[in-house]
Amino acid sequence: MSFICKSSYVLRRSLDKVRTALSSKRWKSIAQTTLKKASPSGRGVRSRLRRTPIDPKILETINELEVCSPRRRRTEYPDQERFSGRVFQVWSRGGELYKRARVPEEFPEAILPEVALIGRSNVGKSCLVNSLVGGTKSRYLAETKDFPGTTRELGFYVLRSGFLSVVDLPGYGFAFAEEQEKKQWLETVKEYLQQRKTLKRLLILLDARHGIMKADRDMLQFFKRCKVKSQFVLNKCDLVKDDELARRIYMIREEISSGVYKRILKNVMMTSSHTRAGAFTLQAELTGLALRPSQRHRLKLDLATRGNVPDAIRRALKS
Ligand SMILES: Nc1nc2c(ncn2[C@@H]2O[C@H](COP(=O)(O)OP(=O)(O)OP(=O)(O)O)[C@@H](O)[C@H]2O)c(=O)[nH]1
Ligand SMILES: [Mg+2]
Repeated sequence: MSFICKSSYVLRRSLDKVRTALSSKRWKSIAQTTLKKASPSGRGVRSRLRRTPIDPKILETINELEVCSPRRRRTEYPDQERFSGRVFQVWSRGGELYKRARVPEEFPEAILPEVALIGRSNVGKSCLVNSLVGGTKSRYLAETKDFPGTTRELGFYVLRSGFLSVVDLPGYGFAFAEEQEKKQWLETVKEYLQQRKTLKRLLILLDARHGIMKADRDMLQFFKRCKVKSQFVLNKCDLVKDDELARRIYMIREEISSGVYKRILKNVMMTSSHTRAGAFTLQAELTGLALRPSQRHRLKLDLATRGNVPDAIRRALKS
């Protein structure tokens, strides 16, 4: 069974690479036909996507953000002037990992507001954490690999500004790991989502090439039971064309509007962790969840007499 899963994964990856490499029209149509045959849900979704209209406003945003461009961005904050100083105050100094947790007993005390990233294994959660928390120097804090099942523990990161915390979660769906271990990390993730009082937003990462897949739909049923507000983030946008991305976003928005999901925001974010495009816009979106300076000051005073506070959080609040 595991051999079959592994081979089908390798086959899908190879086909993805072939599709990217082949750009001539003739080869492209051959590759797409092969892909359609290989993908289990391929045909219906692809033809639906082709029939989906392109919203010019969505297309304009995509082009403004340059998320579909495969070129790496030179500047970290290209659209700096468009955003308030508050985004810089919260994010620009980056953050650090202060705790890993394999089981709920290891969760750190809930102190700062948290934003968690979830999604299928290999969708790029840890890469996006690095884009968000790496600061202007783009430090690589979370381990990333082209291997589903890299992150097996919850990683808690605190921003050096002391306003917000970011949590990298292990993925769901297919991963190279023992069934028992996968089951255990999924249980820990579910426990975290249900009990964490300081969790303010759940970012559900989707691969821009595939959109919402079966594994995501299964998890979305579970998210309905959680109280937290969620938001879709289409990652790996550098691997798709702008018109395909515009259609994909339109489709997802339609699905959200149909009311099948609960507490999911209609605003679908777009990123490419490779080029860092869209990361700043996402930071700006999340800044509203961070502590206000007065709340931060009060928290700093409260924590002065409390034990059990991780050093990194104490340091961040002192700064
Ligand atoms: N082209 C492209 N590749 C990406 C992007 N984001 C991540 N990747 C690649 O996708 C692979 C998986 O990235 P990770 O960040 O480790 O994925 P993950 O979701 O954390 O995976 P798990 O920890 O296994 O759940 C790596 O090889 C990354 O280089 C992106 O925006 N564009
Ligand atoms: Mg990871």
